Amino acid sequence: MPAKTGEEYINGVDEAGANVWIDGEQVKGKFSEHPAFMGVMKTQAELYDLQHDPKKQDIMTYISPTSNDRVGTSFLQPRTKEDLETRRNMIQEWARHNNGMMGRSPDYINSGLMAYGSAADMFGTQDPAFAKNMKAYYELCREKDLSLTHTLIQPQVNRGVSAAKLPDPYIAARIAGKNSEGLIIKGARLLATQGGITDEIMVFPSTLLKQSEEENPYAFAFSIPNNTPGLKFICRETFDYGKSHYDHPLGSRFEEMDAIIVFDDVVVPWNRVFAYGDVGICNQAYNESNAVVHMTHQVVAKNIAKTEFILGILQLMVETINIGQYQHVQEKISEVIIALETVKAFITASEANAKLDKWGIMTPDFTPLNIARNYYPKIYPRFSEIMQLLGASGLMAIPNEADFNSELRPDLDKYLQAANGPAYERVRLYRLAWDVCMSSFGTRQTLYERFFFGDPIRMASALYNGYDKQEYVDRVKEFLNRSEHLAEIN
Ligand SMILES: Cc1cc2nc3c(=O)[nH]c(=O)nc-3n(C[C@H](O)[C@H](O)[C@H](O)COP(=O)(O)OP(=O)(O)OC[C@H]3O[C@@H](n4cnc5c(N)ncnc54)[C@H](O)[C@@H]3O)c2cc1C
Repeated sequence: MPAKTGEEYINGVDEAGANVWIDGEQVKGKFSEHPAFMGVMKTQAELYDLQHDPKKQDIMTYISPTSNDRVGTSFLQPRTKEDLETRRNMIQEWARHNNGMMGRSPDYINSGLMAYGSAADMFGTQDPAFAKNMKAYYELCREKDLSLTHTLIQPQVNRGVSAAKLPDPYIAARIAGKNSEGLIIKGARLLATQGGITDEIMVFPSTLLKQSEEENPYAFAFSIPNNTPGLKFICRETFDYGKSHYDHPLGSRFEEMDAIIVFDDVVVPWNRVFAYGDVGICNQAYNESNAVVHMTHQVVAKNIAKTEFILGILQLMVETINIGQYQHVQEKISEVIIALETVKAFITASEANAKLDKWGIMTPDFTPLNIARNYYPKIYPRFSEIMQLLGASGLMAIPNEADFNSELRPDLDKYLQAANGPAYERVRLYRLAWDVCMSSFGTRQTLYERFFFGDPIRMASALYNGYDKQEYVDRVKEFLNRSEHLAEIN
């Protein structure tokens, strides 16, 4: 089956009818018509439709090596640096459509899946069948263009002890047994962005578990359809308030939703199991497969589009109220320009220094990508701060579309006009800025950028511990010794 259309995506999710809860009620009927999901599902459908745009087809799709169908480029296994560039162009095509405001456009998980599929043999050390399962699953997703969410984190009950030491051993999702059909999983995982509005869910290890016998039941990697019996998605309240694009330009389009995942004795069929019961194997999967590298490549490419969008909004705000002549304003916009060019340089460096990995996949240099994933969680909140500092009261003087359609219009036209245009346009821009840096949608974006790729503190520790500093230490020692030598001579 060739790359999906938007309509096929929507029909797939609607017909599957996964067990999704929101505001204390189970979602019944079509998900694509539910107020919490309709906006983002429409946008996701637009992304899939871009795969069929004749002008973009060569970027968005490639010829499948097995079916000869045109399939999505996010599944492309890069063998050359040109393949990496093709992947980046596709990622940015989607990212510019949503301006980087959808962290979970399908290419995010697909990039990890591509890496796991390419490194499928890694899963064969436990059981050769698992390697076959992984390869077959990657090919299934590629050929059917399945959309995926994922869940990696154990519930945040008591971070001071391991899951096995919690008051109930089945708080964190755990192997409860196995039978002829598959593994039985019971307990919960966090957090699945787009949970409930994809076809399937990947349940993979990412955070490292303690290497001990009692942790083994919490170690597994598998993937199942969202409508698997016993699987439940508990959504937070929606940040799409059902308002127009004028009133809520981002929330009405890109509200991806986040869900808690509950497994009530879910049977995971054996052909969907890639690893289980072995902390050692699960702990190494993310790095050994280079899934972390390809996912970071996707993230950084996406974040270029996001930073471009932020810069564009800020500059429009500057022009709208004519504050570009003030030095501190120029300095603040320069901060965003520096961030944009820095992130662009990271991705260029990662591709220029790419090498074939042991799985035969052209893999970007992780060092600049690793720096980028440590940098962006710090700089994105600053963008939001800069927007507030330059927006000031303009971020609250934002009457909505209904106000403009009322008898208030003459007042609004007069008092909210811009230095360079009418009130209606000025307020539209400032509502967009509000949705970036003030609304529930916007503050979730900030939290997302801080945390979605892992705890920034532990990512920084991993960088510190993994970065080779010895050469520089030796150089300083050599310098100090040189100084002593001179002192002796004197
Ligand atoms: C908007 C959003 C969307 C997300 N989407 C997904 C998703 O789709 N799929 C998914 O799997 N996950 C998702 N996540 C989860 C994300 O991976 C985690 O937030 C991240 O890994 C941090 O884990 P945590 O939230 O459990 O925080 P915790 O680990 O509980 O940390 C909370 C605080 O305690 C500190 N802390 C805790 N333990 C330690 C320690 N051992 N050492 C030092 N400090 C510690 C942390 O530094 C932090 O300040 C999402 C998160 C957000 C915010």
